[in-house]
Amino acid sequence: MYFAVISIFPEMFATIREFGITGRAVTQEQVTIECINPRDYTTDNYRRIDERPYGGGPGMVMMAEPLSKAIEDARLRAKEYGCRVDSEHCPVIYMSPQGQTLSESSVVGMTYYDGMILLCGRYEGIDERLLSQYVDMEVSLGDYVLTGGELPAMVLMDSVIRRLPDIMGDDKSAEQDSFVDGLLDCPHYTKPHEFAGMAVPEVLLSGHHANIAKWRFAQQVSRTQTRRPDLWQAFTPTVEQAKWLEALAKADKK
Ligand SMILES: NC[C@H]1CCC[C@@H](CNc2ccc(C(N)=O)cn2)C1
Repeated sequence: MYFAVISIFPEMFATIREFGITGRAVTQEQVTIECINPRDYTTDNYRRIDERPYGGGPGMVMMAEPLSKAIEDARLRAKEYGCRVDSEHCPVIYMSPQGQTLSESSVVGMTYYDGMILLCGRYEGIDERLLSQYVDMEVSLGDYVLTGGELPAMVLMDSVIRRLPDIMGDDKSAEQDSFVDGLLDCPHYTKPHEFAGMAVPEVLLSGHHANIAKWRFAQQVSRTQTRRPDLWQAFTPTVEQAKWLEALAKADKK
């Protein structure tokens, strides 16, 4: 999958290009992450990418021209990587508090794109004419404001990359994680057997895989009910999970 990020701070993206599972995905050429700096598309000696806002007010606004050239170049590069460069297959996504809130389900939907061009804003914002002309979708991480769109862009790329096929050693681990089946994650334990006077739940040492799976599911259910009643309300169990829920309800009655 192809990712182009338009940002005046390309060095920031070393964080996902050089470490962990996303770094390995880049090394193994399962994903390509290209950083495109709008400053490279300026024509003046000061390489200006921002100007004072029309109508006055504090701060600076990012100019449309350099960003439009950077996006057009990103589209060319995406095409070279074999992407179908249209909004259905390789959208221009603007990271902004005004966008659609990212969720695990929208992340999974994005894994079907050929690529994405991520626009990272700074300052007070980006000239509206650039946004209306080039942006296909605005995405928000949540209702808070950061100094730039780079961290949200990295969060988006990380969440999409981990859901691509053959990225996580064991695809099931990505699927069993929080939110994937609509429930929060279960607790995890590893060596040593005892820590701070606390042992490991016996069932996990039993080697009885069916009981372990049931215990983990029960933990997911109780955690979701207590910590995220909103998620619990929306939860629709699979046939298998419905059976386990019934068994849990019976066990609780005893
Ligand atoms: N007017 C502020 C605005 C100007 C343009 C650039 C953005 C970058 N900051 C962001 C981006 C996204 C999010 C989020 N919630 O996903 C939060 N913060 C900030």
